Order: sequence, then structure tokens, then C-alpha cells
Amino acid sequence: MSQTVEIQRQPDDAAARVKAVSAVTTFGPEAPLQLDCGVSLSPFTIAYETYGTLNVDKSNVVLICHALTGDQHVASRHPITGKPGGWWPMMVGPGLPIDTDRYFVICQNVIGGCMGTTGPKDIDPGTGKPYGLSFPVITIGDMVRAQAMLLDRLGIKDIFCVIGGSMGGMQVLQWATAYPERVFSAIPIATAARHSAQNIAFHEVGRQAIMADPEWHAGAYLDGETSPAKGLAVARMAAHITYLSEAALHRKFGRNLQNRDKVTYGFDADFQIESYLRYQGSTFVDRFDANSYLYITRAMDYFDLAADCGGVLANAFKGTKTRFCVVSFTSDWLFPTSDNRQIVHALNAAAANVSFVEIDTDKGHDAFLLDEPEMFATLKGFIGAAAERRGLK
Ligand SMILES: CC(=O)SCCNC(=O)CCNC(=O)[C@H](O)C(C)(C)COP(=O)(O)OP(=O)(O)OC[C@H]1O[C@@H](n2cnc3c(N)ncnc32)[C@H](O)[C@@H]1OP(=O)(O)O
Ligand SMILES: N[C@@H](CCO)C(=O)O
Repeated sequence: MSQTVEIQRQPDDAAARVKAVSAVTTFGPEAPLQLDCGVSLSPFTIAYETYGTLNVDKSNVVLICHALTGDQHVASRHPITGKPGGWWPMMVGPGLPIDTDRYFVICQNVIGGCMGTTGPKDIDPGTGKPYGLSFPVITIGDMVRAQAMLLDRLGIKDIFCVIGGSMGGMQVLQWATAYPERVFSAIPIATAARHSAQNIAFHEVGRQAIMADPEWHAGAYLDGETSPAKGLAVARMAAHITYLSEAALHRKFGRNLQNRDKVTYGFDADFQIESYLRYQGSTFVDRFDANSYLYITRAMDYFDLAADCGGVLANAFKGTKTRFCVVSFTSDWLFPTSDNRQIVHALNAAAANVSFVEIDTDKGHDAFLLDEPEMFATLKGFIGAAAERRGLK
């Protein structure tokens, strides 16, 4: 039996600029999720948050797609870390580029995730135990199909704007090509139409770190209440380096020592950068599930938008009426400008309506999460102009 439960209203949070409504929707046996791997997933649950007010004709929906380790708490206090304001506090709120006085914002935790949407840590109704590695392998297409089912459930046909960075950008591209008639405007940020060999390689390093942890137990760690925290932390440490840039590492840390005057001739965290990475790894394991990390990185690896279109990316966008704004960052070496430009070239070849901006910054890939005034100004302008075209008040 399918049902939707609004589970909480965001408590007063001085740092939150807008009230969030958190909800979970469960899809029963009558509405299975048909996965690309051939499995029908049922039942399954989607956890999501909304901000702002849906207008009468349901034409003001902004769908925000999160990145690899993000979640639905885009502009609200994180329930595990307690960090206020969400992961995109400068983007979402009253008067901000995604203006919650004007738009109805939806952000869903992806399928395979660990923040309320069904994923490998949840109970498999067939066995009564956590899925672990018996959870089916999921794709970006599956994530978007699940999101579309939620929008259908909410009676929302059209999306005014779909936006996201990194893996969120992959979902944006998937939305615009799988459901072109539903997407008025699309903003893929710091992303690619297919995952590069280098990026698959980094993901494989992370996965091997998790699997090498003796506490991983072939993915069944929840049965024994163990946790491959060390492996997951190493995976995050390696990945975190890729989210920054050499210039940013140099600017923030250089070769500075951590709370000491000289090196110790040992393997303690002598350097600030070591201490910083250890901190990033150890805090990450508190908020993320190791098996979810395996599944979601795999989904990114499999992403190749042109593959089903004879290898020609432009074919994926044939006939599109969606307005695109593609954003990249000069110092992003994970999803470099060249990857983003390929999307723009394909859109041009399909005679699509597309704008492109490369933001000059030394902050690397995760610049999209940080204070980048040029990005905010560009997106405020683009989204505002699209809203006028759409006739939104
Ligand atoms: C789109 C999505 O879905 S987002 C998903 C979830 N969010 C993320 O993945 C964000 C992950 N990335 C980060 O947090 C990053 O740090 C970045 C790349 C965004 C950079 O953010 P910045 O604001 O520049 O923060 P910075 O990288 O300096 O890290 C600050 C933290 O490191 C800690 N830190 C800084 N130096 C050191 C050090 N020498 N030793 C130990 N810890 C240190 C700070 O105390 C601070 O801790 P806090 O986060 O608990 O306050
Ligand atoms: N740092 C972000 C973006 C990575 O692509 C995350 O962990 O989701």
C-alpha cells in the first residue's frame, strides 16, 4: 500500500532562512521501481524536503538534485551533523537565486542513498535483514525514474527548473533527456555527460578501501553491527582531494605543520593537510553508509548519456525545447570545463537554447557548494529570466 507521511516540520532554526517540510513517500507493490539492471524494486521509499509554496497551476517547481554524498537537506539543519542551513545555504532561500518566495523547491534523497530513501542499509522485506550487497545496482536513470514517480504522486507534471552539481548535474541531464517535455529549464553544474576513466579510477580506489576493511564483511556489516569506518574514511580522504585544487590546498595549508614546530619523524599528522584530511574522513563516516557509497559511485561510473544514442551526444538532446545553462569552474580537474563544454557543443549541435559560463576560481570542483558570487549572479539572472518566459509571478 502506497502512502505519504509528512514526518516533521523543521524546528525553528535561526540559521535556516526558510522553513523546510520533510516527508517520506512509500511506493507499494502496485508501483515498483523498474531498474535498469532488470530488477523491480518494491516496496521503496523516497525521503524528500520541500521549501516554499506550490502555486495553483503547479508551474513553479524547482527540483534540486544532490551530489554523491548530499541529501534532501539542501537548506535545513542536517539531522546527523547538526550543521544549520543545509548544503546550499547561499543558493536556496528568500531573495536568493532559488528564491523560495517565488518557487516551490523539492529535493529528494536518491535511491541507493542512506538518508531515508531506500538503499542498501534498509531491510529487504524478502529476508528481514538489511539488503547489503543484495541491493540491486542502481543507475542515474533509476534515480531520476524514482524522482519522476514522486512528482507524479504529488500531481506535478512539469518542472520549471531542474538544477544540480556534480552527480546532481548528471541527474539534471538525465531529466532533460528522459523527460524533455517535463523540463522547462535545466542547470547542470560542474558535471559531465559521461564519467571519465580518471573519475572511475578514483571511485574504484574508494571502493577498494571500503572492501579492504575487515569490518566490511562482504557488505553484511549491519548484521553483525560492525562498521567499515576506516575504509570509508580513507575513501572520503582520497575523494576529498579531488574536490579541491592544488592552488586551494596550497593557499589553505601549504606545508604548514599541525600544532608543532618541527616534524616528528613518525607517521602522526605532522602537516595541516594530513590533519585536515583525517578530520574530513572521520566526520564523513558519521553521516554516510559505506554500502551506499559503493552503489552511488557505481551509478556515476555507469553514466554515459550518449551510449543509448549511437554514441552521439547531440542525439540525446534532439528536438529539446528546454533552456539550458551549463556552469563549470576553471580549477575543477574532476569535471573539467572540457567535460562541460562537450555538453554545450552537443546542445549547440541540436540547435538547443543554451548558455554557458566558466567561473574563474581556485576552489576546485566543490566550488559549486561555496561562496562564488559570479555563479550566484549568473544563476539568479538565468532563473529569473526563465521565470519571466514561463510567466511566473
Ligand atoms: C551537493 C551536495 O549534495 S553536497 C554534499 C555534502 N557536502 C559535501 O560533500 C561538502 C564536502 N566538502 C566540504 O565540506 C569542503 O570542505 C569544501 C570542499 C566544500 C570546502 O569548504 P570550506 O568552507 O572551504 O571548508 P574547509 O575545506 O576549509 O573545511 C572546514 C573544516 O575543516 C576543518 N579543518 C580545517 N583545517 C583543519 C586542520 N588543519 N585539521 C583538522 N581540521 C581542519 C575546520 O575546522 C572545518 O571543520 P567543520 O566543517 O567541522 O567546521
Ligand atoms: N563533495 C560533494 C560533491 C562531490 O562530487 C559530495 O560529496 O557530494
